[in-house]
Amino acid sequence: MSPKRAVAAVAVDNVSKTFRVPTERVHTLKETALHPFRRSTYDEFVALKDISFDVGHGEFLGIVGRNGSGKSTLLKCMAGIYRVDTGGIYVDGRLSAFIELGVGFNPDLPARDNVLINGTMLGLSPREARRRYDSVIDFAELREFEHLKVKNYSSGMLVRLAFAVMIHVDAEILLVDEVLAVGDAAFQQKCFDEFYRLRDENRTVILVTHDMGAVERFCDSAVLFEKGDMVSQGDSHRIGVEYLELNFGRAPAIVAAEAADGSDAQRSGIGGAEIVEAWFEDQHGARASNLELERDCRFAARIRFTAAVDHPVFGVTLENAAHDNVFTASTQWQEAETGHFAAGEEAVFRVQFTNVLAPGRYDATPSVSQRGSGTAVMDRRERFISTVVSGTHASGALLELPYASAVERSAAQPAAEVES
Ligand SMILES: Nc1ncnc2c1ncn2[C@@H]1O[C@H](COP(=O)(O)OP(=O)(O)OP(=O)(O)O)[C@@H](O)[C@H]1O
Repeated sequence: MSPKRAVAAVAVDNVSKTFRVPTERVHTLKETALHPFRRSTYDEFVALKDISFDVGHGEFLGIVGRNGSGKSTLLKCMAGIYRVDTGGIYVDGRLSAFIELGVGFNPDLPARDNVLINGTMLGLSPREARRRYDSVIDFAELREFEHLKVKNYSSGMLVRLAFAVMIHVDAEILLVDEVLAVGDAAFQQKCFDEFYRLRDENRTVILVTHDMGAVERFCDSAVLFEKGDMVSQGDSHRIGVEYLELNFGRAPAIVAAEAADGSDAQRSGIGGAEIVEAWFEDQHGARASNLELERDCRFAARIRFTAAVDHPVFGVTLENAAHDNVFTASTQWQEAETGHFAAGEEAVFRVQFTNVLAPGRYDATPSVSQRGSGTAVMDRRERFISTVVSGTHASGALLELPYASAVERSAAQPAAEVES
């Protein structure tokens, strides 16, 4: 083992993995007898392409990427479930994995037997495994189901049991695949508490998740996978932002161009003005396809008048992916006197705001109306352009408002003074 290998907890060295997926199979004895020389044919699918990176001792690494990008395959290679085709994976320390629901459990045995078997397989002595059993079953909150065969467990119960075993075997390196995706909110909070503990104890953790909030909160660094390639590596915040951009697409500008052709956007209005184009600007005033959370930004639209109009009303509405109206701005409430525009003249309407929108995709619907009437819309372009808000501390709320919190210790009331 080279000195480099000795310092890393896990070293992934030029790893490639290809799956052979059968296209035609000989299933029965009869088919074999009828076609003795027919060969099975396969398609090859490259799930991991020449991947290399190191995970240091005590590092908390996030592995992120879209569905099917190769994350779980890599974790299974690390855990020794899959053999790599080329390259090697070097592990320095005792490893415990939470990888796939039910893997490692015997479905016909109750929780108790499974916990004891798994505990010993993961390096505990039988005595130590028995000693820790109560703690495992209590952590999993499955005491009343301890005698039930695990094949009758729900997926959430299986996750709780597997996670509880994993964190009770004192492994130095933990591989955790999507534990946050299953399980209720209370269990998620328990996982978070454990992640904090593991981080404080300087354990090496490799976490596969789609939750960028968790990546930013726990991971020292992260790697981004796309179609079997490791496309980026580095600071967890930056990788989280890159993942969101990859996920939601980086092409809202293209959406706008298509809409401007009249191909996509729904349009309504009585005429007299046309919304020609719209875009978003970042805090420096440059056109931007993605907006960063908590920064100042602007929505802008260029309008061409085809008739003379006095004090037109400009407005825009932003909708999130669930079509909730999260923000509406209008000159009607801000500056009623927008001026006189002759036919052929153009105007640019801008709305500046601090971006407190939760990370995700937003569609903008701009409109221009005649003054004094809520209904005389001259042009309105439904979901004309979209933008992606990137930022990783997603609380799950619609908005990420800046806030301050405080906790004050209040003096305890002496018992004698409490009136009954
Ligand atoms: N045993 C297998 N046989 C054939 N193909 C497989 C096998 N396991 C994985 N694959 C394929 O390899 C690719 C990567 O799968 P993998 O499960 O590693 O993705 P992932 O990044 O973990 O995705 P997700 O986020 O959906 O969990 C997928 O296209 C998948 O279909």
